[in-house]
Amino acid sequence: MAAPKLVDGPEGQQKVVLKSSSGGSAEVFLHGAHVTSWKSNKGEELFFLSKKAIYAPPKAIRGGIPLCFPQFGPLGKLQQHGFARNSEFEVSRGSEDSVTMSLRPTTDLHRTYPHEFHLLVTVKVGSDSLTQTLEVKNESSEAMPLGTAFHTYFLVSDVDNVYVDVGSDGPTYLDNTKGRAETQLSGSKVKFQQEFDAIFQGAPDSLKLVDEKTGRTITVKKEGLPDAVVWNPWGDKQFADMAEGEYRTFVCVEPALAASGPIQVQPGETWSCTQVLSVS
Ligand SMILES: O=P(O)(O)OC[C@H]1O[C@@H](O)[C@H](O)[C@@H](O)[C@@H]1O
Repeated sequence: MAAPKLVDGPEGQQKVVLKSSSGGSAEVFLHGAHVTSWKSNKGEELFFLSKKAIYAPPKAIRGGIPLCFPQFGPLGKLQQHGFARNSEFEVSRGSEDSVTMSLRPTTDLHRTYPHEFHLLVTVKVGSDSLTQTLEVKNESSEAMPLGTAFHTYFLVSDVDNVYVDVGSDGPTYLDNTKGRAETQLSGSKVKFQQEFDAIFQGAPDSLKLVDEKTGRTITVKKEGLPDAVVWNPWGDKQFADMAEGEYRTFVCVEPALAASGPIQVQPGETWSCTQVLSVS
């Protein structure tokens, strides 16, 4: 397979542009193996990307799919959402429609996460679909703690017009706005009228984001990930990398190993998970 071509993005960062034979496309930065764009067969952008996004540490690029690894949120000793989203990956292999990026620990990472590992992240754009797989091998002789999430920011017409169907009736969730207090959802739909930041532990493997204005439905399927996080901050002034009013134009639906983690990946073991996004 031909190696994917790297093109220049903002702030000296390089990205790979993927194209599917059916007209869809995606862009993936080496910085964080971060997907910043996914377009449907018709060429419509499906991901939010902030006008004020910063393409350098200490935060991830605001939008697309930041990869939380090897920690979800503050659930561990590392920086919020782990270090992968602020690390430089290398291209390991790829083709027209898919790329695999690789990360190994640096001396700097060892200071806070003293484990030998090899992380591979594969992104493939298909016909109105995007598949992302994470595989990590523990190459050290001790167990390695792991939490993770595909922190996807979906572009919506307006947050008032959308709901997330979490796939079960009246599930409980951990409310991150209330110190992870257990709360029950009324029905199966999350609607947004204020800040919503919830971990659905043991969530069904298929969730839907429905935009009633555009008629667009995004289906999020997860494999190997027990939890799902749904987030809208209901404000943007608290974020240096979000422009005014932008919070109304996205909702995050995040397949995750969050409250069900961290798990321990055993020496020599390879652990993997996948999300498959499709649009109709
Ligand atoms: O600003 P960050 O570090 O990218 O995090 C964004 C959000 O990520 C979500 O996954 C968390 O549930 C939120 O609590 C958090 O605010």
